[in-house]
Amino acid sequence: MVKETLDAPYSHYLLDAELSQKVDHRTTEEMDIDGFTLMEIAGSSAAKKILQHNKQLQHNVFLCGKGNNAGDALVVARYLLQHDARVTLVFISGTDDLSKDTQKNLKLLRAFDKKDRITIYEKWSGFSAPNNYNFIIDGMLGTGLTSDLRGDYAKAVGWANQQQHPVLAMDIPTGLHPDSGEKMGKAIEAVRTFSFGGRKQGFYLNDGPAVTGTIDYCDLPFPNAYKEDCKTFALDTDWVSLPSYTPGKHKYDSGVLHIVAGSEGLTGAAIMAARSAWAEGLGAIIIICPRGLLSVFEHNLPSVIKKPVGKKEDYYFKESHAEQVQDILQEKESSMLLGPGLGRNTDTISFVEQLLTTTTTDTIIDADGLWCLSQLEEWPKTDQANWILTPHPGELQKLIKDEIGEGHQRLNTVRKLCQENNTTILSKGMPGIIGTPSRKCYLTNYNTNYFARAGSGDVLAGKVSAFSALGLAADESCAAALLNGQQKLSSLQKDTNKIPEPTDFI
Ligand SMILES: NC(=O)C1=CN([C@@H]2O[C@H](COP(=O)(O)OP(=O)(O)OC[C@H]3O[C@@H](n4cnc5c(N)ncnc54)[C@H](OP(=O)(O)O)[C@@H]3O)[C@@H](O)[C@H]2O)[C@@H](O)CC1
Ligand SMILES: Nc1ncnc2c1ncn2[C@@H]1O[C@H](COP(=O)(O)OP(=O)(O)O)[C@@H](O)[C@H]1O
Ligand SMILES: [K+]
Repeated sequence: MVKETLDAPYSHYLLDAELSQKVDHRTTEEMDIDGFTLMEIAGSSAAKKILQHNKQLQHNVFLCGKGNNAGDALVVARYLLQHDARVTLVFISGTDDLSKDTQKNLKLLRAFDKKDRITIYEKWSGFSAPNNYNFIIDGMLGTGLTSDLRGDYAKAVGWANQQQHPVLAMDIPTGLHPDSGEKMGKAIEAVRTFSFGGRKQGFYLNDGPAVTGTIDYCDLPFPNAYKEDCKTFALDTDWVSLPSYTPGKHKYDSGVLHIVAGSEGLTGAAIMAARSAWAEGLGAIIIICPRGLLSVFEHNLPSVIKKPVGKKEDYYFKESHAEQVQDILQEKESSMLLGPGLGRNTDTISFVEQLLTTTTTDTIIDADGLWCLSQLEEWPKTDQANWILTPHPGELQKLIKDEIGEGHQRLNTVRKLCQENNTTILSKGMPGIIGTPSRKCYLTNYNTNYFARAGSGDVLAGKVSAFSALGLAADESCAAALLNGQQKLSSLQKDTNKIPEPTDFI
C-alpha cells in the first residue's frame, strides 16, 4: 500500500453540485435545521464580511434569480439596509416564482424599510442602474445551474461584466459550472466570491480561477461527516506544512537521492534537478550517468557524488546498464529520480523497462523517463513499487495514449490513472493536480502559469525527489514541492518586479 499522509481540513474540501445539495439536504432532513436558517447564516456572514471591508456603503445593486441563491443576496440586502445603505433589486425572472425561503426573505426585507430605500425591478427589461452605487451583488444562480444561461440571465451577466463596479458573487459566480469550472455560455466575473458551506470544485478548474476572484469561505452548520465522500481538496500553505531543515549526523542518514539521468546534449535538466534537490538540505545526492558524460557532471556539480556506468564511449543508457544501476541503488536506502535528459534511444527504453521491473526504490519519474514509459505496452510496475509520475499535459496524453482535455477532464483522467495503477501523479498545468491511489486529488489555488518556462519542471522534479528522500510520503512530497515554488514566487513578487526565472525557484 502506498502511504498517503495529506489530510485537508474541511474548509479545503471541494464540493461538486451533487455533494453540496446532498449535504444541504441531509442537514435540513436529519438535523432538523430549515433552509431559511441556513440562508440567514450564509447571507449574514457574507454581509458581515462586506461591511468589515467597506464602511461607507451607500447603494448596491442586487441581481437576483428565483432560487435560493437569490435568497442569500436578499439577506445581504437586509443587513446593508440596516447600515443605512440603499438597495436596488433586479429579479431577472420576476418574483412570482421565487423559492419558498427567497419569497420569505423578500417579504421580510420590504418590512424592514421605512424610508423607501428599496427599489425593485420585477424583470430585467426596464432596469436602469442608479447613478452612484458601490457593488453589484450577484444572486442570480448558484449550485442550481443546470444548462447554458437562458433568457435574460445571459444579458444580465453581460451587463454586469461591462460595468466599472466590482461584482461580489453569492456562493458561485453565476454561469460558472460548480463541478467543471466551465462557463455555461457566459459567467459573472467576480472580484470576490462568498462560498457557503464548502468551496466549489469549479473555482479551481478551467475558467474558474479567472472569474471567481478572492474566495471568502463562509462556514455553515453542516456536520463534517456529511462531507466524507469528498475526494477533491484545495492545496494551501494554510494547512500543508513545508519541511524545515534539520541537519543529520551523517551524510547517509539525512536523505539520499539517486538521480538516474543524462544523455549526450541533455545534461542540463539533471543539473537543474540536482541543484534544486540539494537546496533542500539532503545528506547526499548521487548522480548515476552513462560513463561518457561523467566529466560534464564533474564540472557542473561539485557537491554531488557521481557513479558512472558502462564504458567511456557510452553517452546514453542501455539495457545492459540496468543491473549495474540496480546494484548502486541497493547500496543505500534512497529515493530515485529517473528521467531528466535520458533521451529517447530504443535501448534507453529497454533500460528504463528493465530498471523499473527490478527496483523497489521509491521512484520519481519525469521527462524522458515518462516518454520511455509511454512507449511500453504495459507499465513494468510491481504492486509494492511506490512511483510518483510528474507529467506535463503532453506527457500525460502520451501516457494514456488518448486526448486528455483541460482542467476538469484532466482531473478525471488523473484520478482514474492513479487508482488503476496504484500510483501518485503530479499532473503539471493550470491547476497543478496531485492524484493518489485512493482517488483523492489535490488542486493548486494559485497561478501556475508563472512556472511555464523551460527548466521549472526540472526544479519541481528535484523538489519532489528531495522531499521523498527526506522521508515524506508521495502525496506530501508533491504538495510540499508545489507550495515551495509558490512561496518563492510570492516573496519574489512582493520584493521585486523581476520576471520569475526557473532558477529563482531552486
Ligand atoms: N446548498 C446549501 O447548503 C445552501 C444553499 N444556499 C444557496 O442556495 C443555492 C442553491 O439554490 P437552488 O438550489 O435554489 O438553486 P439556484 O442556484 O438558486 O437556482 C435555481 C434556479 O435557477 C434556474 N436555472 C437553472 N439553470 C438556469 C439557467 N441556465 N438559466 C436560467 N435559469 C436557470 C432554475 O430554474 P428552472 O430550471 O427550475 O426553471 C431554478 O429556478 C446555493 O448556491 C446557495 O447560494 C444557501 O442559501 C444556504 C445553504
Ligand atoms: N511550484 C510549482 N507550482 C505549480 N506548478 C509548477 C511549479 N513548478 C513547476 N510547475 C509546473 O511545471 C510546468 C513546467 O514543467 P515542464 O513543462 O515539464 O518544464 P521543463 O521540463 O521545461 O522544466 C509549469 O508549466 C507548471 O505547470
Ligand atoms: K451567484
